Amino acid sequence: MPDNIQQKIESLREELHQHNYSYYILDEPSVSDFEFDTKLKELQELEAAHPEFADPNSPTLRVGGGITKNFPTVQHQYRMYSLDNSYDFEDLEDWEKRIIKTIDEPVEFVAELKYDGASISILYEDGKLSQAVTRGDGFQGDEITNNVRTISDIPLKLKGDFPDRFFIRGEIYLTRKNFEKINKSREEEGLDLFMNPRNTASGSLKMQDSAEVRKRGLSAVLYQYISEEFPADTHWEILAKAKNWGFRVSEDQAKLCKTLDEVKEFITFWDTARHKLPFEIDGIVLKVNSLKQQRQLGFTAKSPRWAMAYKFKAEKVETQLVSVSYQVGRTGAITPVANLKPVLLAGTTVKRASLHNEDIIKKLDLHEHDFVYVEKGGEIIPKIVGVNTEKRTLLQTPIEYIKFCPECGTELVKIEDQAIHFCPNELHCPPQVVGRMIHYVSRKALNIENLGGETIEQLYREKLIENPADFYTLKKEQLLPLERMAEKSAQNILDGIEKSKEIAFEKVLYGIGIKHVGETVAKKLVKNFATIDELKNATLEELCQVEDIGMKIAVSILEFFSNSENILMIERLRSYGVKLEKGENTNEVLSNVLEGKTFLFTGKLSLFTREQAEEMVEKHNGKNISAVSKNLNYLVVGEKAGSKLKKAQDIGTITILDEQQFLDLIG
Ligand SMILES: NC(=O)c1ccc[n+]([C@@H]2O[C@H](COP(=O)([O-])OP(=O)(O)OC[C@H]3O[C@@H](n4cnc5c(N)ncnc54)[C@H](O)[C@@H]3O)[C@@H](O)[C@H]2O)c1
Ligand SMILES: [Zn+2]
Repeated sequence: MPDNIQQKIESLREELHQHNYSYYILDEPSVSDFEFDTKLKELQELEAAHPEFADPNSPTLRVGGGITKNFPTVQHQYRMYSLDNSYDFEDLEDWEKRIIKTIDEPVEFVAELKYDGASISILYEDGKLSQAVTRGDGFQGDEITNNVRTISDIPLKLKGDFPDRFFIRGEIYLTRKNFEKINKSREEEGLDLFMNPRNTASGSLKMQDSAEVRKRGLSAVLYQYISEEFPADTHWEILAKAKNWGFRVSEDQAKLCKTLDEVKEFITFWDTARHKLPFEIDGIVLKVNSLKQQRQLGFTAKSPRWAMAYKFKAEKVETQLVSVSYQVGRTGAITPVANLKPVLLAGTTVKRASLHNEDIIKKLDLHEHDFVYVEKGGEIIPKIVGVNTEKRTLLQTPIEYIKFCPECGTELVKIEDQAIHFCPNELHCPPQVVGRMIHYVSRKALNIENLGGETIEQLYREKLIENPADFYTLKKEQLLPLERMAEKSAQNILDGIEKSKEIAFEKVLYGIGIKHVGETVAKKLVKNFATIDELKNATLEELCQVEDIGMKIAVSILEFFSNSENILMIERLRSYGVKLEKGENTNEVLSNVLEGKTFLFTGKLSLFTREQAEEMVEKHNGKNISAVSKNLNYLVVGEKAGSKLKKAQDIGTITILDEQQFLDLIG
């Protein structure tokens, strides 16, 4: 039934396009790599058997990535290919046979680690980094030079006898340690956690602010040289040269193999040793060493014939479910966790796995004491991917999701169109109480340094603090008996608390943790309500009149102020001298010259920082907006302005200024 086959092919293509989009553009994969590759292979086989349904846009023929609108698009001078995949030694033997058919002489292979990050192509001219571009769709990519410059593994200037002009390609990745660090600080700020280092690295590269990119702590390794001419005849020798020019190259953990058996040894070694690396790899890459042979072999539509990726399978083991426990997060969100009989998986002993939410438990049809399959895929936390129902007995009952908060006993609520349950007892549920205090001291709120989550938890356990106002009554004698607390650190904490009395009202407003009142909303509120009392007395209508404040936020503000415990906390904060009104200088309007005008800054600014620029706009009564549209009056451009500038020019009604012209405008 050819009709059905055509439908099957088309639906596979559609599905794979969708996965590519999630993976490369959103940096949030929707399925595991293995699942993706299996479907891709299925499509490949169907297409091979039915050439009549060929399509040049099929995911089997195209590199999956794309380009974004946030950076200038750059054409690759040399196309960036993907790699062919294999999952077992048999595939490798077939590959070698295909090579030998074309090449009638001994073939050497370079075996390298397959770094799990995002690929980059960097142009060096006269020994200087001149441009860096993502792989994109292989033909063109995003120009992210400024972001790449922040990565310390990538030299800005070369040494030795480097060629005048060449491209070097490599992988930008995140070490496990830095990935965990980022997630830890996101957790403290109450942000969603990132899934895995790969997608975080790739997402980081696409951030607009290079200073933020620098903070992510990305790493890089280079593995391919491309130019008109080559400084040596083999890949192996070129890597050694590149190392001398100052690059961090893949050679450091690579091996030159004379036979496929040596390749297999290398693979077997790294299949277990990889778990001890400080970063993640998802396989091994094999390359034919001789450049002459590489040229003879050439490329398929999507990948070089002279290279092959050997991908490690996500390890999967069977173990037994002991129980399900439920964790209450700092925002009140409930996460079910499976407690497992300890089992060795990917180099570590696994005792727990996340179950995410009730829907997942239902989908697995998980029963008490089931035997389950656990997998460690791209994500750091292992997950249950299936149940061995053959081992299930009639006595086992399905897991029943809890109805009450395990921390405080309050009945849980499930917000519509969200899969997650919440404990609504914000003010007295212990993890939420602690979460609120951690939020209060966080950098973007009251910024009380030296007072970390652990200390706050200890203080709470000792019943010394219960809400942010209690910080201001802490005494040194109360701090000193805490674990790991020395005289000096206690004093630092007290100094930090004292200093927080200087923090501007808008940050305090953000810090007291009114639901849905983030940093930006807090700023807007302070602009319209100069004191906390004005805000407290505002009506629903008055709140809704404020720009960007909708019903949801307004209601949440009213609810907050209708609670007497919150009012008491505010009165106490006031009595300790915390700023609850707009300061004189900070938001003072200097002039009205920009009144009614909207501004946006783009490119690398050199006369002032973006923050300072936006502050100047506000002080002269102008307004900052975040995107180029017809509503924009002025676009102020720094060095290397990209797509925003182009878009503004296309619109035609936007006045474009450089930094000095902007300063002239405000006098
Ligand atoms: N889960 C999903 O939804 C989803 C979607 C799309 C793609 N994917 C995954 O991505 C893979 C396809 O992605 P791809 O096209 O980037 O291929 P790939 O990641 O399998 O291999 C190509 C890439 O490997 C990288 N690489 C790392 N170390 C290297 C080295 N030493 N030498 C050369 N290259 C090295 C390069 O960036 C190169 O572009 C799929 O096989 C799949 O596993 C998953
Ligand atoms: Zn609770």
